[in-house]
Amino acid sequence: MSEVKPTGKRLLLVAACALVDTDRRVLLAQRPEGKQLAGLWEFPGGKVEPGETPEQCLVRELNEELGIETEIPCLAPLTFASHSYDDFHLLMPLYVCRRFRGIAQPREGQGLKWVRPRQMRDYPMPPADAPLIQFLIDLL
Ligand SMILES: Nc1nc2c([nH]c(=O)n2[C@H]2C[C@H](O)[C@@H](COP(=O)(O)OP(=O)(O)OP(=O)(O)O)O2)c(=O)[nH]1
Repeated sequence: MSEVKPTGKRLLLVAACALVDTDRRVLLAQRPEGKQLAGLWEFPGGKVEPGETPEQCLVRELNEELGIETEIPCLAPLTFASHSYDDFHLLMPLYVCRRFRGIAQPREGQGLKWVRPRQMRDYPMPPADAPLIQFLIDLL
């Protein structure tokens, strides 16, 4: 076996959530202009802050970004992304949430769209996300 060289990249932990509605559609959010990967459609979520668990991070982010309220037991782990960007390596657990309160609002000016998993490939997503789509197709 060949030797595996460390990349030297920092590992970034981001928690992401597939919010699923009663029609089995998943909420995608469009990254705003000015941010890295602007214009691409992503799962709501964000960086896990020091001292926070991924689940606590998601409960916080869903509320901050979308005005959605949920609880930790309503977050079911589905899969994860592990992807190297130029300046960091992303480790991103993806949770599924079907039990939440509120109507998703674009609190950070982001575009929002409820999308059937089979249509997700029509929405340009960050490269880390592409392998996650099939898990949602299989689940939903
Ligand atoms: N939330 C989310 N982030 C994703 C996805 N796919 C993907 O590569 N990412 C990347 C984009 C960012 O580099 C990072 C998420 O960071 P973030 O949303 O908290 O931070 P940001 O880049 O918006 O910057 P900041 O202003 O919050 O610091 O993970 C995804 O599906 N959802």
